[in-house]
Amino acid sequence: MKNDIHDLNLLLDSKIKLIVIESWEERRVLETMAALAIKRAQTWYTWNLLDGLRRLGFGADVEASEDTTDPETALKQIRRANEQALYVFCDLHPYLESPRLIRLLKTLAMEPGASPTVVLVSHAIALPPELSRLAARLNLSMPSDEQLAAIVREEAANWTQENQGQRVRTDNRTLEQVVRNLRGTTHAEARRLARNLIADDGAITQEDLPALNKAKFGLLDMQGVLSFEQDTAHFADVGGLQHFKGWLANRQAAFLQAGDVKDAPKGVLLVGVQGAGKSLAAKAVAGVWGLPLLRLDFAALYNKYIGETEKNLREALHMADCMEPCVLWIDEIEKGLAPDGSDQGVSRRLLGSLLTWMAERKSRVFLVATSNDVSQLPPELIRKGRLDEMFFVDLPSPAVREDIFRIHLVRRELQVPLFNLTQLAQASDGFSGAEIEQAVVSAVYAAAARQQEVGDAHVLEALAQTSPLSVIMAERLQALRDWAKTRAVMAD
Ligand SMILES: Nc1ncnc2c1ncn2[C@@H]1O[C@H](COP(=O)(O)OP(=O)(O)OP(=O)(O)O)[C@@H](O)[C@H]1O
Repeated sequence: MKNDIHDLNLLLDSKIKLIVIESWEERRVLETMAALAIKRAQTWYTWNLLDGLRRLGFGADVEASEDTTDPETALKQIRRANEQALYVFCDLHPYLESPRLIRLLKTLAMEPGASPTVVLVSHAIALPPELSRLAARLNLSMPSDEQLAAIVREEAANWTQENQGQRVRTDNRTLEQVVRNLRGTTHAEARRLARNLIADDGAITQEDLPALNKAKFGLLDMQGVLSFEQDTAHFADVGGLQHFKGWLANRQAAFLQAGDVKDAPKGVLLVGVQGAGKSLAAKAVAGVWGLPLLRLDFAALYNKYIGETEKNLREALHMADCMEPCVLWIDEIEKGLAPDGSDQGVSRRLLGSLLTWMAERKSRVFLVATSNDVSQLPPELIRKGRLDEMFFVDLPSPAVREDIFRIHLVRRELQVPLFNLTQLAQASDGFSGAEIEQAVVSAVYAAAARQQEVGDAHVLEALAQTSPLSVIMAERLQALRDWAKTRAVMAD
């Protein structure tokens, strides 16, 4: 808060007459304003839709008799009074398209010398261009690690007081993780999250961390652009990809341990045919490293508020930063970044934002990008050094196909020893993992319809009825393999 007051003070000294503060924490902004007004011995007013203008400092009052709940009336009155005071408007954002209000704000903002200062406060404020040139934007500072730790300690002390002196059970390592996971939340949010962590069992343990991450993600509210993936997988769910698994295992410690963020593993690109298990592998990274998995949806990025695509991407990446350490998964990355003619400019700028974020990384976010179509991948993204490695996920070998059959039979509670996996693997040459899974599912249905136990025959029948994508898209698969030969390493 001290820094915020300092920055605001500087802004006021520089004679800026229109200040914009985007924040979800209205109360904190008002507290900051109160402290600022005291520091400057200045009168200050608040305005909101229900109360209109209210004086909250020293000095002269405006004509209290008038109803100022209408924003135009309020601004006109401020203009008339022409008092050198601070006016903090809390609910003005829905009105910022009114030409009359814009004119009034503009007039106030251009007033020279000792005149009113208007501060707009809301969670989101879109100023029309003619006003944004006259305004200064200020972001309130987020709590530091020390402040977050203090908040957790205070909440623990409160719990102890409410529970006859019983102490909160925890350990230093978990506390450090909690503080790290609280980064990016506001003071009030951090306090609420900390209280909830302790409330159920008087303890802060490793088991609390997933719930904390989820609750924090809910607070950050990305409205569909970024989603929190609940079901992360484990390597036990993924057949094959031995090389990729080994690569990850070797880097787990380097990613999670303290040290310079710049040296931590950055991310990988997984390229392969549809259904080869790329998505599954992305989920497994998070599952195995025990980190939250965030999924960035480029389609939603484009759809939400036309014209704000880049801002949405920057916000989503910032949010991923706030969720560190985490895995950020961008599925079918080529779809979001490939110029398709109509919006070349946007996709170029998106790529620029993504590359900048990757180059200037400030947080432990491991990027897993997946792609089916390498011809659409922008060359800048796959240039050496951007990502740690590119893996090609080919169709599974016979041994891996056996593994995949095993995984999916077990998942459906079928008795693996009753199946001849070698024969099934032979019969599924050219099948992807997804197609193998589909054959197992079809076999289960076919057997149920005939009131039989599921056996090899049902699976073989399902396989015989399927034309695998590798046959239908043989040329594309070959092109993908040729591409991967020189640029990527084999995931298996
Ligand atoms: N290697 C594998 N081991 C186990 N199951 C697999 C494997 N590959 C695919 N599957 C099964 O197929 C499903 C679909 O695969 P997944 O979505 O991971 O493929 P993908 O390569 O991401 O495909 P797409 O490009 O179509 O998104 C998985 O949920 C999983 O059940």
